[in-house]
Amino acid sequence: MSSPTDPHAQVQELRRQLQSLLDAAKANERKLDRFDALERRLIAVGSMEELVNLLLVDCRADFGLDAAELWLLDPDGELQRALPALPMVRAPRLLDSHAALKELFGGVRTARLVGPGHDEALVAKAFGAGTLVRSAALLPLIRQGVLIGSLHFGACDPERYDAYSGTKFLDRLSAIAAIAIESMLNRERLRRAGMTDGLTGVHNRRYFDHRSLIEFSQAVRHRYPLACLFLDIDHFKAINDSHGHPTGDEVLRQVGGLIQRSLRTGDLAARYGGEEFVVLLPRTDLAGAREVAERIRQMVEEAPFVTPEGGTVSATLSAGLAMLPADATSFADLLNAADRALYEAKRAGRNRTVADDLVPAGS
Ligand SMILES: Nc1nc2c(ncn2[C@@H]2O[C@H](COP(=O)(O)OP(=O)(O)OP(=O)(O)O)[C@@H](O)[C@H]2O)c(=O)[nH]1
Repeated sequence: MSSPTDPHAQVQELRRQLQSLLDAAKANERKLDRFDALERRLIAVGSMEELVNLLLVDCRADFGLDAAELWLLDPDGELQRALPALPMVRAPRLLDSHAALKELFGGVRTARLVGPGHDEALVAKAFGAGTLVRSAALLPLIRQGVLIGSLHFGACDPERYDAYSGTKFLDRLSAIAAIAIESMLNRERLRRAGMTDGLTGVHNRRYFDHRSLIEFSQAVRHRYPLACLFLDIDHFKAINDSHGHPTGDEVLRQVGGLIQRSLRTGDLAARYGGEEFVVLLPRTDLAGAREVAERIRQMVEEAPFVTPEGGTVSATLSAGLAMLPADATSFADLLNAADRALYEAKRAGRNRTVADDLVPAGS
């Protein structure tokens, strides 16, 4: 048996301590490498869905987590409108107010490590009632001093995250995730602004020119009917002249909204020029297209358009309707036919729908 002063035993003990320090250093280095790799990927992501998948799916696998959640503040419903179109394996939870974030973080603006005991209610809030998560890191996502969301990493192991562990890596990760999210949102906003008419909120001419070519080639290839409507507000100059330009703008904005709300998913509405809108209706026959045009025309005729001063004005519009001709060689053939029909509607007295009389495809 060796005595406490046995030099051999002391060396053994020192070796053991050294080995355990080396192991800890190696584990830390691996952790640092994982965080470093994640940060690099966060900075390089190219789309919102890639970013969400990285935070919710890849992080979970890379860090051996049992759960990961992302909450994003979305008071204007901007993300709610944008996200369904994105191919995401898991979607973030969208919050319409700060209330839920306040419950998690109160006034704290750094990572919060929560485990069994008095934090159980917080874990249930962060991962949902009945969760198997027993300890978690709740990371506030902050941009320019404002809480914009939170990222939650959870483990079934109650000791994975404890209140005494350091949060330096996690704080750094949440700061970088917040920057990546904000820059992705800005990029999305810019992308949409480039496709949308600023006054009416419907698509702009540039986007229409691009999409119409796709719709045209799809309709030709798959041999389905494609209808086109030109909608032009009647005597719009007179509305501007008698009520002022701001009222004219407001009428345009509301007509844009009425048109948009009258369409199905897959239909396309755009502001074509000043007071002229164009609508494309794929897989719609002449009767269906006439019904849509008439519905919009009647809604405009009946609508009291609210002016910026709080009064109301009325307006009407004329609609020209055409079906993609069976022998069409370009999309311009369809546009020209709808434009001709619109001219006829104006000539015949306005506030009406006129269909171009060429023999349409698929009718
Ligand atoms: N307020 C407002 N007016 C616009 C805008 N763009 C175009 N306009 C005006 O729309 C008017 C269009 O007038 P016209 O092309 O003569 O047509 P109209 O008065 O609607 O007559 P018809 O189409 O023949 O029924 C012009 O006075 C333009 O200045 C806009 O963004 N806002």
